[in-house]
Amino acid sequence: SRGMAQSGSEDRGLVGAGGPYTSENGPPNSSEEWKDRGAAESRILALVLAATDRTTLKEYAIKVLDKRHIIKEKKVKYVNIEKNTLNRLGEHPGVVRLYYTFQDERSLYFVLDLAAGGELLGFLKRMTTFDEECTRYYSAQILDTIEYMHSKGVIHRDLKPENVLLDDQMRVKITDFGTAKILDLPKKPPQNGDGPNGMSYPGDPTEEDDSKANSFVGTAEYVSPELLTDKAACKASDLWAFGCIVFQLLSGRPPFKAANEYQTFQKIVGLEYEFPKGFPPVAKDLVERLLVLDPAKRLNIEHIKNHEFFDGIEWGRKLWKIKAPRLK
Ligand SMILES: O=C(O)[C@@H]1CCC(=O)N(CCc2ccc(Cl)cc2)[C@H]1c1ccccc1Cl
Repeated sequence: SRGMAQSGSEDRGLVGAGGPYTSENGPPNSSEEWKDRGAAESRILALVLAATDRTTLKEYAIKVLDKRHIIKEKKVKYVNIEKNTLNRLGEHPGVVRLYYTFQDERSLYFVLDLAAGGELLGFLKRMTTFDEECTRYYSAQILDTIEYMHSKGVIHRDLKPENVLLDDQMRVKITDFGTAKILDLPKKPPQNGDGPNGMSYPGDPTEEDDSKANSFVGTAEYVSPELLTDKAACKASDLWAFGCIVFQLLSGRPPFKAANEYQTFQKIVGLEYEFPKGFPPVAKDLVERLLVLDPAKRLNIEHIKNHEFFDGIEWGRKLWKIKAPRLK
């Protein structure tokens, strides 16, 4: 049965107004270039329908993409990346699940989890800021999900409060994987009996360093410095964005925000940000260890989970069973 159509909801994971960028159209390197760039940015609009399974009464979201539009905007590869990434991520409570895909002559259809709570950003705007307990709960679920994605060789590359949805029990559901990077899993070394099948294997000098992803840049406020300086994202790039999200939940604004994206990029590579008065000191310590220019010096997930800010959080399945704190 067809639910109410939420028309016009763009498929944010593909392109926003000023980004993300691809290798063809990376971030401009002058404020001049910004002016005539705006209109050029494309948007892939998706219609998202709510649907109900007549037999199980389970509700789904159906994302409908117009094929002509995808082709016109040269976004066919993003559609395939989103499908392949969602299929690879399979089932985790923090990832929007892809149940089925189908198509007709005009459209592609993705049957997904319905995140009835909408975007985390919406709640943050209504609340202005979250208190520490709420920030701890939502950022812990986001971190647990990042850990899962990375364990599957997936870098999201565009994490931001708009891409963190919430289900009907206010649990995190991360979405928009059209711009994710799938790191090729290390191939097994040639077993005896394997012919010279050209397989490469970990440590194989010929294997290109696929832990670095290139050609795509996320949304300005959450882009990591390594993406801006050497055009390569790595797993730690998602943890930079995570640091920006924690900062934003507690302060109501992202750490790096300027009049235009070019100036935002300058603040990022210059690490120019300030904590507002009253920012909780323990959270400040965590953010300071995440917003580190050198990705190799950024806290890794294990260290973040052990940070004092997450004292009291039980990681693993239990994290998804606790009741969401009332937003206050
Ligand atoms: O990968 C798949 O699951 C199938 C394979 C067969 C197929 O034809 N498609 C659609 C491919 C496609 C992608 C973009 C456009 Cl604009 C048109 C067709 C793929 C597809 C079907 C439904 C929904 C998404 C996709 Cl990528």
